Amino acid sequence: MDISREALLDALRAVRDPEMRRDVVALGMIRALSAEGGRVALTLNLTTPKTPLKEALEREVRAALGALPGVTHVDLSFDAEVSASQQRELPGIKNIVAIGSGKGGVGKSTVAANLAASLALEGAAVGLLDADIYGPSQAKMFAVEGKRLMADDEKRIIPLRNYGVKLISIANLVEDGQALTWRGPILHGTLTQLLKQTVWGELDYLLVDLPPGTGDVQLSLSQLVPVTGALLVTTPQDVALMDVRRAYTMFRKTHVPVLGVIENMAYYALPDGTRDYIFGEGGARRFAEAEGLEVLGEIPINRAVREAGDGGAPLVVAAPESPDAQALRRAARILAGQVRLQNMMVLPVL
Ligand SMILES: Nc1ncnc2c1ncn2[C@@H]1O[C@H](COP(=O)(O)OP(=O)(O)OP(=O)(O)O)[C@@H](O)[C@H]1O
Repeated sequence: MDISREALLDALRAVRDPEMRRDVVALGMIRALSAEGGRVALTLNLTTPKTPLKEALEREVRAALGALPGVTHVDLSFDAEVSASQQRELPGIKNIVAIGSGKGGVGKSTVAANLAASLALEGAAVGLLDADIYGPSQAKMFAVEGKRLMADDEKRIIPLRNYGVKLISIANLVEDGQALTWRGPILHGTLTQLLKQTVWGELDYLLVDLPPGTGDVQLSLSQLVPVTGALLVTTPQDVALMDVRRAYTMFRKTHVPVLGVIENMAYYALPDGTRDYIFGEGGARRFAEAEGLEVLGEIPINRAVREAGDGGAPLVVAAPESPDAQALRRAARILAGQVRLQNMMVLPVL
């Protein structure tokens, strides 16, 4: 007798993605599930092609199904697919993810650079648009500072590229500091150009590094394109948290789902293995819990993070196996998972 689909799914519900803290059925990862006699076949659909969790998931899926009475063989294959936002204004771009903060200087751009490079390391096609008019720093972190942008035959901008990330910064278009004085319409026009008249090609994720706060760029972005979701970067101090709450409210008002929070400069790791919570402890977590948001990561303050960025390579590229790079790469995988969940949530009911 064939084993019922429900029994198989029940067994699979015991397998959790350790980073998403949800099971593989809830995450929509189970495809082509079938059973014939004691032979079960299924495909596990990964969120990013090169995830290091693949082996662990394989072991757990085999163990969970193998423990079912009657199962003699598990035929498991993998595929990977980045889900796309249901609403797409730019057909080649599956997801636009905004990265915002309340206060300036909390490390939003550094986090955005590391997330973009991490997603590329995970095998995704990634673009990064630096729309931070107050401090466009992505060109420096990707070592493409001062490089001139080229246009194609149709006068569309060809993005720069490094570490597997296609990149355009507002700094590539204008003289240093010029964009600071821009207001609504000009910002809107420039953002339109960067989003819509750029040869992005096929992208799984376009990350947009926003200016801090709740200004014109944020509003323009939400008016110009459907944004899959926003990520908030904060430090643990009360002042930063007060401002991030404002940014959170703005995203909600403009109907941009908030995918989670990253606490940057969360602590300083002392040589004896203890942590010094320089800016206070657990602030982002308390904010996230109060709002029902995920914390994607708690990134320590560490000289290596700054030095890598200043040196023209995000830490995940400069020292991919270092503990802080691992924390950033993990945050990127959880972000990919949150995008997946968000896209599942807004699936139209058939
Ligand atoms: N975790 C960290 N450890 C050490 N230094 C960091 C960390 N995160 C960011 N920095 C450093 O802090 C400074 C500010 O970071 P960054 O420019 O990314 O902040 P931002 O929030 O994007 O700022 P702005 O609002 O000006 O755009 C940079 O010099 C950066 O290298």
